[in-house]
Order: sequence, then C-alpha cells, then structure tokens
Amino acid sequence: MRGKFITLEGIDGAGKSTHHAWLVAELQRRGHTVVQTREPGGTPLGEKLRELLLHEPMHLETEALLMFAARREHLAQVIEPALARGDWVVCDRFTDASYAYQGGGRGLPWAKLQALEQWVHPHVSPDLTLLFDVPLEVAQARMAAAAREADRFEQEKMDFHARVRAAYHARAADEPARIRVIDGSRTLDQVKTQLEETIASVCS
Ligand SMILES: Nc1ncnc2c1ncn2[C@@H]1O[C@H](COP(=O)(O)OP(=O)(O)OP(=O)(O)O)[C@@H](O)[C@H]1O
Ligand SMILES: Cc1cn([C@H]2C[C@H](O)[C@@H](COP(=O)(O)O)O2)c(=O)[nH]c1=O
Repeated sequence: MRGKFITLEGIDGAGKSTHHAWLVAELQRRGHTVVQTREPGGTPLGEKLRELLLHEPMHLETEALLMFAARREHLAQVIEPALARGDWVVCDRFTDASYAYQGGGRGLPWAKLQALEQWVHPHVSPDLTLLFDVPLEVAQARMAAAAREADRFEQEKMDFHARVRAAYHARAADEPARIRVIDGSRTLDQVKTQLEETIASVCS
C-alpha cells in the first residue's frame, strides 16, 4: 500500500521544525516507517542548491527554478521511491512554500509556478499539509531570539513576510481538505494537541 505524503508549512518562525520530530515519532508509534526530509534540500545535490538559495543573491525567476530543480531531484531520489515502498514521508516545506515565498513574497505570477508544478510533479501532491500559522510579530520575536544568522529570506522586511503569510492563507482557502491550519502561537502542548487531533483524523 502506498505511503502518505505529509508536508509542514508556515512562515519562518512559525514552529514547523520544533514539531517535526514529534510528528515523525508519533507516526512511527502508530506503526509507520517514516522518511523525514526537507526542502529545499533532501538530497546531496538539493542541499548544495539550498546553500545557494539561502545565501546567494539571485533573480526571482532563478530562485523559483532552483527551488523546483532541487524538488525534481528530491522527488526522484527520495520522495517517490519512499511512497512507492509504502513508507510515509514527512517533509519540512514543499511546493506550497514556492507559492508563498516566490509567488506571494517575491511577486512571481502564480501561473508560472503552476507551469513549474505541472512539469515537475503533475501526479504527486501531499496527502496532508500542516500549515503552522502565527502572527508576524510572534514569528519575528521568535526569530530574533534564535541565536543564528538570518538567511536571505529571514532578512526580508515585515511586508515580505506578511505577503508570504497571506499567500499561505490563500492556498489553505483553495484546498481546505489538504491544508489544515495549526495555530502555532499557542503553547507547545496546545500545538501538540492540535497535531494529535489532525493526525488521528488522517491515520484513522
Ligand atoms: N508554540 C511555541 N511556543 C513558544 N516557542 C515556540 C513555539 N514553537 C516554536 N517555538 C520556538 O520558536 C523558534 C522557531 O521555531 P522553529 O525553528 O520550529 O520555527 P520554523 O517555523 O521551523 O522556522 P524556520 O522555517 O525558519 O526554520 C524556536 O526557538 C522554537 O523553540
Ligand atoms: C521549499 C521552499 C522554501 N523556501 C524558503 C522558505 C525558507 O525561508 C527557506 C528554507 O529554510 P527553512 O529553514 O526551511 O525555513 O527557503 C522558498 O522560498 N521556496 C520554497 O519552495
């Protein structure tokens, strides 16, 4: 039986990475073999592209093309083989992030992103996307507290992140069955409770 494909999404600082490990452990507890991965990245080539994408200035179309190039490699080498052998895949970010960041944040027309999506993965879509949503000021405060250098995207101003968040909301409104909004501003335990309820509905 084919595995399920779960993606985590949200603006920088929404809390995705914090809950990723718990989610993987919960699915393993339920008896699933889980592949934990991320984008951009997930393969040796993808991780090299990640370094360029997070730190090298580039044209917005170059950025979008490189995100999908890394995704093509990731799908071929990791995601599709895992799903085919019945493993579940939990991926920190996927194509919704391209619509949110390159579309909403940078202003690339969604039609161009739809063309890339139709080329790179016309027949693969997440079974479930957990959209961690927090107010901008909460995310900004959390990123300010993080003791690490901000990457190209984290260095963007609040209006950029506001457009990213709005684009995520638009995606969730378009696909409410697939994209479940998680209130990431609540306590860790309250977020975990939301995740337990959502996972239970998918795993049942
Ligand atoms: N519910 C929460 N309550 C309080 N702090 C939180 C909560 N969730 C995450 N944090 C803290 O916020 C910071 C950012 O969390 P995390 O790295 O998971 O965000 P992220 O969405 O993965 O961001 P990025 O996409 O930039 O990696 C971390 O220091 C984390 O400990
Ligand atoms: C997949 C994907 C990612 N991004 C951006 C979003 C983040 O700022 C970084 C990834 O770093 P993180 O540690 O996972 O937050 O890349 C993007 O702009 N477009 C995409 O398709």
